[in-house]
Amino acid sequence: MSIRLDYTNMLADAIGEPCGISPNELDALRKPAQAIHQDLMQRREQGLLPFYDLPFDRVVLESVKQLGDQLAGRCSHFVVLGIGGSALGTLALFRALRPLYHNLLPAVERDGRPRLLILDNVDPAGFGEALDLLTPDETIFCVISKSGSTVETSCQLMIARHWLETALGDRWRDHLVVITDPESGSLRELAEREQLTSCAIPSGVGGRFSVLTPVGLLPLAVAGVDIDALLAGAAEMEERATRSDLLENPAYLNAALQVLSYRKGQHISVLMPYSDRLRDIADWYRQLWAESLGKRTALDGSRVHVGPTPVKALGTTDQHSQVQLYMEGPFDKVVTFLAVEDYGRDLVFPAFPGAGHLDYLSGRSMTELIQAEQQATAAALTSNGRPNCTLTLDRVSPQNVGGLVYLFEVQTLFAGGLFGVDPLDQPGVEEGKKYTYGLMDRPGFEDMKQRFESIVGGVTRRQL
Ligand SMILES: O=P(O)(O)OC[C@H]1O[C@H](O)[C@H](O)[C@@H](O)[C@@H]1O
Repeated sequence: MSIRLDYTNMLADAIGEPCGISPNELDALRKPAQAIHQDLMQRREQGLLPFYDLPFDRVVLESVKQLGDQLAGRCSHFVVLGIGGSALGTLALFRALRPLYHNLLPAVERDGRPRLLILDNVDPAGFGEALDLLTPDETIFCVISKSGSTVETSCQLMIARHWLETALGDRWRDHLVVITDPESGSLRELAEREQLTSCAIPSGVGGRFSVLTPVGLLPLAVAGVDIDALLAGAAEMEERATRSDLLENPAYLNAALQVLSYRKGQHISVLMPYSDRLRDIADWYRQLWAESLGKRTALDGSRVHVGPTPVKALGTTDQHSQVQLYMEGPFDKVVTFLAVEDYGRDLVFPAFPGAGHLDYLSGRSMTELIQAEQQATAAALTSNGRPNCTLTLDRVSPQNVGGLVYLFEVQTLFAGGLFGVDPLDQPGVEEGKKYTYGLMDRPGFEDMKQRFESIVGGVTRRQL
């Protein structure tokens, strides 16, 4: 595994005042960092943070691999039904670790693996059109929900089960796999009652920290991702991400830089991979960062309303869309680049006779160009006083991606400590869910319907 963090351009040396971080500011965080570290390690020892130990669970790994191979042999399409933490990690890692056009390749070039679809919305057009393309006999649905009660996933399940049963009768059960809490929740009850194939999400691992459980591992194994190597990379990162000294630990250091930057007014945190494969890592990271750190109330009970706003960008694409704003707009952003040394292949620019203005490119390669653009953008941001740092992967390999995921998860926990908030809850998403229940006439939520009506009806609607 090779992941390194270059944070030169976060420091006052490189970008000056007012955004640059001074060595003293970083040094001042070392002591609080020790306390947060000890707290995390203590909670890990007590079994309260089981995600730390996921990369070492050989039993789960072996059983998932076995089940993955078996399921892969029984379908041409493996379809994940889930949302948020039950979908985004799988999407990100599938894109990173299989050929970008896996689903368009003929079976032999997919190593005989099924196509993988991840349906994470209840847009009737999107869901309906996907079903139109599928054949019940050749499809296996994998329903993933930690709570077992998420309304979007439940509704997808209702439709999928009916669709299967209509075509296959009692055999619908062979085409449905469940991943949920080991004991509680209605999805677990359903799996037991109908004797469906199922996997467990270890209790204590929250959805957005669950990609290295069967939530991500099973679909990825079915699609042919080397999950051994993925977990090996995460295990390797565990050593670096549990070092006690802030300056020795890339997860703690990156969190500290982000938090110091936030305190200086950079409330927007952009993650900008220069890699199509890593594009959706930024989507997964958005949930991790947003739900974990965006909080009204601190651990001491005070109202804080904190949280960096994570933004996803893609290099070079967004240089031609967003970078104008990052360069000259408000001083409210910190950019983290994800750079890649070896893209696994390269394309050399051939000569173009008669086009003299392109001569300087002839003989150079696409890797050189994308890397030059990343470095040029970082340098330009730096010269404009904009904080930025770069995480460089030598390759987009399962080891590196496993390491990156682990790094970001620990970084998020540690940032929660620095912000003084609980990074493991998400109370703010509940209110909207309750209004939805009210509007959908779920028993017990009648008052929410009334409250919704008083909010909506309490003011004159203005529409054009
Ligand atoms: O896995 P599930 O229980 O279905 O949850 C799916 C998602 O739903 C919620 O709204 C939470 O805010 C997310 O953190 C979670 O990942």
